[in-house]
Amino acid sequence: MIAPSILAADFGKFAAEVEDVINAGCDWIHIDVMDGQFVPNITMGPQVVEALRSRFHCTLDVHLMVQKPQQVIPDFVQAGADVITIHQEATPHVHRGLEMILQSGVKAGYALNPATGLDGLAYVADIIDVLLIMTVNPGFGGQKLIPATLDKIRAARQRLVDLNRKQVRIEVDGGINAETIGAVKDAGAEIFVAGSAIFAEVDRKKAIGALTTALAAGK
Ligand SMILES: O=C(CO)[C@H](O)[C@H](O)COP(=O)(O)O
Ligand SMILES: [Fe+2]
Repeated sequence: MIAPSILAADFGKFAAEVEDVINAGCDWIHIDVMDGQFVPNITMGPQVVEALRSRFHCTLDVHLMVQKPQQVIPDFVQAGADVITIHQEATPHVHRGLEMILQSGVKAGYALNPATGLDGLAYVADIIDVLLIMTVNPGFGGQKLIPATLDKIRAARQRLVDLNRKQVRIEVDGGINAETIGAVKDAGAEIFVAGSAIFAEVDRKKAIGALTTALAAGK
Protein backbone atom coordinates (compact mmCIF):
# COMPACT_ATOMS: atom_id res chain seq x y z
CA MET A 1 0.00 0.00 0.00
CA ILE A 2 1.55 3.26 -1.15
CA ALA A 3 0.25 6.40 0.57
CA PRO A 4 1.23 9.62 -1.21
CA SER A 5 2.09 12.41 1.23
CA ILE A 6 0.48 15.62 -0.01
CA LEU A 7 3.08 17.67 1.86
CA ALA A 8 5.15 17.39 -1.31
CA ALA A 9 2.27 18.37 -3.62
CA ASP A 10 1.91 21.73 -5.35
CA PHE A 11 -0.35 23.61 -2.90
CA GLY A 12 -1.38 25.97 -5.69
CA LYS A 13 -3.33 23.17 -7.36
CA PHE A 14 -4.02 20.96 -4.41
CA ALA A 15 -7.19 19.12 -5.45
CA ALA A 16 -5.79 18.37 -8.90
CA GLU A 17 -2.65 16.95 -7.31
CA VAL A 18 -4.67 14.59 -5.11
CA GLU A 19 -6.84 13.61 -8.05
CA ASP A 20 -3.71 12.81 -10.02
CA VAL A 21 -2.44 10.22 -7.51
CA ILE A 22 -5.91 8.75 -6.99
CA ASN A 23 -6.20 8.30 -10.77
CA ALA A 24 -2.78 6.64 -10.67
CA GLY A 25 -4.28 3.97 -8.38
CA CYS A 26 -3.59 5.19 -4.83
CA ASP A 27 -6.31 4.67 -2.27
CA TRP A 28 -4.64 6.23 0.80
CA ILE A 29 -3.72 9.91 1.06
CA HIS A 30 -1.29 10.86 3.83
CA ILE A 31 -1.87 14.30 5.36
CA ASP A 32 0.96 15.81 7.43
CA VAL A 33 -0.28 18.17 10.13
CA MET A 34 2.51 20.21 11.76
CA ASP A 35 2.10 22.84 14.47
CA GLY A 36 5.45 24.63 14.56
CA GLN A 37 5.92 23.35 18.14
CA PHE A 38 6.32 19.59 18.03
CA VAL A 39 8.17 20.05 14.75
CA PRO A 40 9.74 23.20 13.31
CA ASN A 41 7.24 23.60 10.48
CA ILE A 42 3.60 24.63 10.06
CA THR A 43 1.45 22.94 7.43
CA MET A 44 -2.28 22.29 7.33
CA GLY A 45 -5.31 21.89 9.57
CA PRO A 46 -8.71 20.17 9.65
CA GLN A 47 -10.11 22.42 6.90
CA VAL A 48 -7.85 20.65 4.41
CA VAL A 49 -9.13 17.25 5.55
CA GLU A 50 -12.70 18.50 5.28
CA ALA A 51 -12.12 19.79 1.76
CA LEU A 52 -10.56 16.51 0.64
CA ARG A 53 -13.37 14.52 2.31
CA SER A 54 -15.99 16.42 0.38
CA ARG A 55 -14.30 15.57 -2.93
CA PHE A 56 -12.73 12.13 -2.54
CA HIS A 57 -13.71 8.71 -1.19
CA CYS A 58 -10.17 7.50 -0.51
CA THR A 59 -8.75 6.77 2.96
CA LEU A 60 -7.58 10.00 4.60
CA ASP A 61 -4.56 9.14 6.76
CA VAL A 62 -3.88 12.07 9.11
CA HIS A 63 -0.41 12.23 10.68
CA LEU A 64 -0.59 14.64 13.61
CA MET A 65 2.79 16.16 14.43
CA VAL A 66 1.39 18.45 17.10
CA GLN A 67 1.83 18.92 20.84
CA LYS A 68 -1.12 17.84 22.97
CA PRO A 69 -2.92 16.09 20.11
CA GLN A 70 -5.97 15.42 22.34
CA GLN A 71 -6.94 19.07 21.87
CA VAL A 72 -7.34 18.72 18.11
CA ILE A 73 -8.39 15.08 17.63
CA PRO A 74 -12.15 15.97 17.68
CA ASP A 75 -11.61 18.53 14.90
CA PHE A 76 -9.97 15.96 12.64
CA VAL A 77 -12.62 13.34 13.43
CA GLN A 78 -15.30 15.88 12.55
CA ALA A 79 -13.44 16.77 9.34
CA GLY A 80 -13.70 13.18 8.13
CA ALA A 81 -10.31 11.53 8.82
CA ASP A 82 -10.23 7.73 8.48
CA VAL A 83 -6.95 7.19 10.33
CA ILE A 84 -5.49 9.56 12.94
CA THR A 85 -1.94 9.00 14.10
CA ILE A 86 -0.41 10.63 17.16
CA HIS A 87 3.17 10.62 18.44
CA GLN A 88 4.41 8.97 21.62
CA GLU A 89 6.67 12.01 22.10
CA ALA A 90 3.90 14.61 21.75
CA THR A 91 1.99 13.88 24.94
CA PRO A 92 2.41 12.20 28.32
CA HIS A 93 -1.08 10.79 27.72
CA VAL A 94 -0.65 8.93 24.48
CA HIS A 95 -2.86 6.03 25.61
CA ARG A 96 -5.69 8.45 26.38
CA GLY A 97 -5.28 10.08 22.96
CA LEU A 98 -5.36 6.74 21.16
CA GLU A 99 -8.49 5.73 23.08
CA MET A 100 -10.12 9.01 22.11
CA ILE A 101 -9.45 8.27 18.45
CA LEU A 102 -10.74 4.72 18.70
CA GLN A 103 -13.88 5.75 20.57
CA SER A 104 -14.60 8.27 17.81
CA GLY A 105 -14.86 5.40 15.35
CA VAL A 106 -11.62 6.31 13.58
CA LYS A 107 -8.60 4.02 13.18
CA ALA A 108 -5.81 4.89 15.61
CA GLY A 109 -2.14 5.18 14.68
CA TYR A 110 0.78 5.28 17.13
CA ALA A 111 3.90 7.05 15.83
CA LEU A 112 7.51 6.80 16.98
CA ASN A 113 10.34 9.16 16.10
CA PRO A 114 13.61 7.57 14.90
CA ALA A 115 15.23 7.73 18.37
CA THR A 116 12.19 6.47 20.30
CA GLY A 117 12.22 2.81 21.32
CA LEU A 118 9.44 0.24 21.24
CA ASP A 119 8.97 0.18 25.04
CA GLY A 120 5.47 1.67 24.99
CA LEU A 121 4.14 -0.58 22.24
CA ALA A 122 3.06 -3.38 24.59
CA TYR A 123 0.78 -0.95 26.46
CA VAL A 124 -1.08 0.38 23.42
CA ALA A 125 -0.91 -2.56 20.98
CA ASP A 126 -4.47 -3.63 21.75
CA ILE A 127 -5.97 -0.24 20.86
CA ILE A 128 -4.06 0.64 17.68
CA ASP A 129 -4.58 -0.25 14.04
CA VAL A 130 -1.35 1.26 12.72
CA LEU A 131 2.18 1.59 14.08
CA LEU A 132 3.91 4.46 12.28
CA ILE A 133 7.68 4.16 12.39
CA MET A 134 9.28 7.42 11.32
CA THR A 135 12.20 6.69 9.04
CA VAL A 136 13.31 10.36 9.16
CA ASN A 137 13.05 12.99 11.87
CA PRO A 138 9.59 14.52 11.42
CA GLY A 139 9.11 18.06 10.16
CA PHE A 140 10.10 18.11 6.52
CA GLY A 141 9.74 16.13 3.33
CA GLY A 142 12.64 15.23 1.08
CA GLN A 143 14.98 13.82 3.73
CA LYS A 144 17.08 10.65 3.58
CA LEU A 145 15.89 7.48 5.31
CA ILE A 146 17.82 6.77 8.52
CA PRO A 147 19.21 3.21 8.11
CA ALA A 148 19.03 2.41 11.86
CA THR A 149 15.23 2.49 11.60
CA LEU A 150 15.27 -0.78 9.61
CA ASP A 151 16.21 -2.74 12.73
CA LYS A 152 13.37 -1.06 14.59
CA ILE A 153 10.85 -2.11 11.92
CA ARG A 154 12.09 -5.70 12.20
CA ALA A 155 11.91 -5.62 16.00
CA ALA A 156 8.43 -4.06 15.90
CA ARG A 157 7.14 -6.76 13.55
CA GLN A 158 8.42 -9.44 15.93
CA ARG A 159 7.06 -7.62 18.98
CA LEU A 160 3.59 -7.44 17.42
CA VAL A 161 3.70 -11.19 16.72
CA ASP A 162 4.76 -11.83 20.34
CA LEU A 163 1.90 -9.62 21.56
CA ASN A 164 -0.54 -11.55 19.37
CA ARG A 165 -1.31 -8.33 17.47
CA LYS A 166 0.13 -9.08 14.07
CA GLN A 167 -2.90 -7.45 12.42
CA VAL A 168 -1.48 -4.04 13.43
CA ARG A 169 -0.03 -2.61 10.23
CA ILE A 170 3.40 -1.02 10.23
CA GLU A 171 3.55 2.24 8.29
CA VAL A 172 6.85 3.86 7.36
CA ASP A 173 7.26 7.55 6.66
CA GLY A 174 10.21 9.53 5.35
CA GLY A 175 12.76 8.97 2.62
CA ILE A 176 10.76 6.20 0.96
CA ASN A 177 11.68 5.87 -2.72
CA ALA A 178 12.44 3.15 -5.27
CA GLU A 179 15.86 2.58 -3.65
CA THR A 180 14.59 2.18 -0.06
CA ILE A 181 11.09 0.71 -0.35
CA GLY A 182 12.27 -2.89 -0.83
CA ALA A 183 14.34 -2.83 2.35
CA VAL A 184 11.54 -1.41 4.53
CA LYS A 185 9.12 -3.95 3.09
CA ASP A 186 11.52 -6.81 3.81
CA ALA A 187 11.88 -5.48 7.36
CA GLY A 188 8.11 -5.79 7.86
CA ALA A 189 6.42 -2.55 6.75
CA GLU A 190 3.08 -2.69 4.92
CA ILE A 191 2.08 0.94 4.37
CA PHE A 192 4.61 3.13 2.57
CA VAL A 193 4.27 6.90 2.74
CA ALA A 194 5.99 8.65 -0.14
CA GLY A 195 6.01 12.39 -0.74
CA SER A 196 8.84 13.66 -2.88
CA ALA A 197 9.33 10.31 -4.65
CA ILE A 198 5.88 10.84 -6.16
CA PHE A 199 5.13 14.56 -6.30
CA ALA A 200 8.58 15.67 -7.45
CA GLU A 201 8.03 13.64 -10.61
CA VAL A 202 5.98 15.04 -13.48
CA ASP A 203 4.50 11.64 -14.33
CA ARG A 204 2.95 10.41 -11.07
CA LYS A 205 1.68 7.18 -12.62
CA LYS A 206 5.24 6.35 -13.63
CA ALA A 207 6.60 7.31 -10.20
CA ILE A 208 4.04 5.12 -8.40
CA GLY A 209 4.76 2.33 -10.91
CA ALA A 210 8.48 2.54 -10.08
CA LEU A 211 7.68 2.22 -6.36
CA THR A 212 5.35 -0.74 -6.97
CA THR A 213 7.97 -2.50 -9.12
CA ALA A 214 10.67 -1.96 -6.49
CA LEU A 215 8.27 -3.21 -3.83
CA ALA A 216 7.60 -6.41 -5.74
CA ALA A 217 11.32 -6.96 -6.31
CA GLY A 218 12.17 -6.50 -2.61
CA LYS A 219 15.60 -5.44 -1.36
O1 LIG B 1 5.75 13.06 8.04
C1 LIG B 1 6.46 13.52 7.17
C2 LIG B 1 7.58 14.43 7.53
O2 LIG B 1 7.55 14.68 8.88
C3 LIG B 1 6.20 13.20 5.70
O3 LIG B 1 5.09 12.34 5.61
C4 LIG B 1 7.41 12.61 5.00
O4 LIG B 1 8.52 13.39 5.16
C5 LIG B 1 7.16 12.32 3.54
O5 LIG B 1 8.02 13.00 2.70
P1 LIG B 1 9.19 12.31 1.85
O6 LIG B 1 8.63 11.06 1.23
O7 LIG B 1 9.55 13.36 0.86
O8 LIG B 1 10.30 11.97 2.83
FE1 LIG C 1 3.94 11.94 7.62
